[in-house]
Amino acid sequence: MRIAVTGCEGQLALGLVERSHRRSGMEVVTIGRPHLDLTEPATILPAIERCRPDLVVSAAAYTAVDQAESEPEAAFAVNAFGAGAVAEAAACLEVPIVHISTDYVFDGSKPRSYAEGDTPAPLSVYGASKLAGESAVAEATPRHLILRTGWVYSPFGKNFVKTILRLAEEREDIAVVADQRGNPSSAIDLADAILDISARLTKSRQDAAFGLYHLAGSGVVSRADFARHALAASRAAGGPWAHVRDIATGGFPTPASRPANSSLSSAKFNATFGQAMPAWQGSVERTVRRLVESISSETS
Ligand SMILES: NC(=O)C1=CN([C@@H]2O[C@H](COP(=O)(O)OP(=O)(O)OC[C@H]3O[C@@H](n4cnc5c(N)ncnc54)[C@H](O)[C@@H]3O)[C@@H](O)[C@H]2O)C=CC1
Repeated sequence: MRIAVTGCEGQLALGLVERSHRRSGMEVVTIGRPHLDLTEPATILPAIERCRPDLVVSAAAYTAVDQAESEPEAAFAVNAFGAGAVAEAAACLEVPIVHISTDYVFDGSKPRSYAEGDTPAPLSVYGASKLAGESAVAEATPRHLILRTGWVYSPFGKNFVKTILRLAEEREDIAVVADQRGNPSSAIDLADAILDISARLTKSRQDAAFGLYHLAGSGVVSRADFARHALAASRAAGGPWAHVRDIATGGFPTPASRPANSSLSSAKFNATFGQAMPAWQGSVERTVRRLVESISSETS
């Protein structure tokens, strides 16, 4: 099976490449700029068609949450119109699509984890653009799986865990918001889950499983406790450590508002596909060990 993934350097794209190497008969081809540019609709179908995929994973996105507040056109061009064009290309090539969306489609006012039936109400331009992308994908093809995830981290690219480890090298004390809760989701675990279900998605043209799902790391935590866990894992692996000081979101103003609770229930995905994402703690520890090893090998 050949899987075409949009975005060459993205965390999830690189996770899919890495995890596919462990599976026989599975090839992941990443496509990105300049060959596939989500803001250049004419590039999209030809670039995907050249891969002759059995499945498309739409992972590329405008992910600069704060910057999107001052660049709404750019965010919508990529996350809404670009995502729709990728789904149209998948429909044209008669292959299914897995499209990745976000917990930031919710406003965070629900006291419990969000289910697929809960009404989205994005607080940010990024969240609104991703929500518009979900609609565009669903309109383009019935053979879609829209996976909303949250708080993605990995050994690759830019992410919260890497930022916290970098700050711990520079400071003894790091202030982290303690009133935002979510599910840390490893891009490696997400990649495994997508690869696990890919055969089922390509098997049937009318699988009842197509639709909208939440898929995030198991367990809910605050940003501050997420940071503490990553730093404890780093210290255990011989890496940097710092004290984490709880602050309120109001004490760390950002251009984009973020939901206080963006935790997602993955129960529908788990029941439909018979598998669950690992507990977030162990996945954070595995990622941190890799990061600490790479810091050590760079400095030795
Ligand atoms: N990073 C996070 O915490 C979360 C991410 N998501 C979603 O998960 C998916 C994967 O996220 P990550 O791997 O973390 O993203 P990432 O930011 O690591 O990578 C995004 C990729 O999209 C590419 N891209 C951006 N604009 C493009 C354009 N015009 N044409 C072609 N490629 C373009 C970038 O070059 C990059 O390779 C995205 O859809 C994102 O919205 C959802 C929830 C949380």
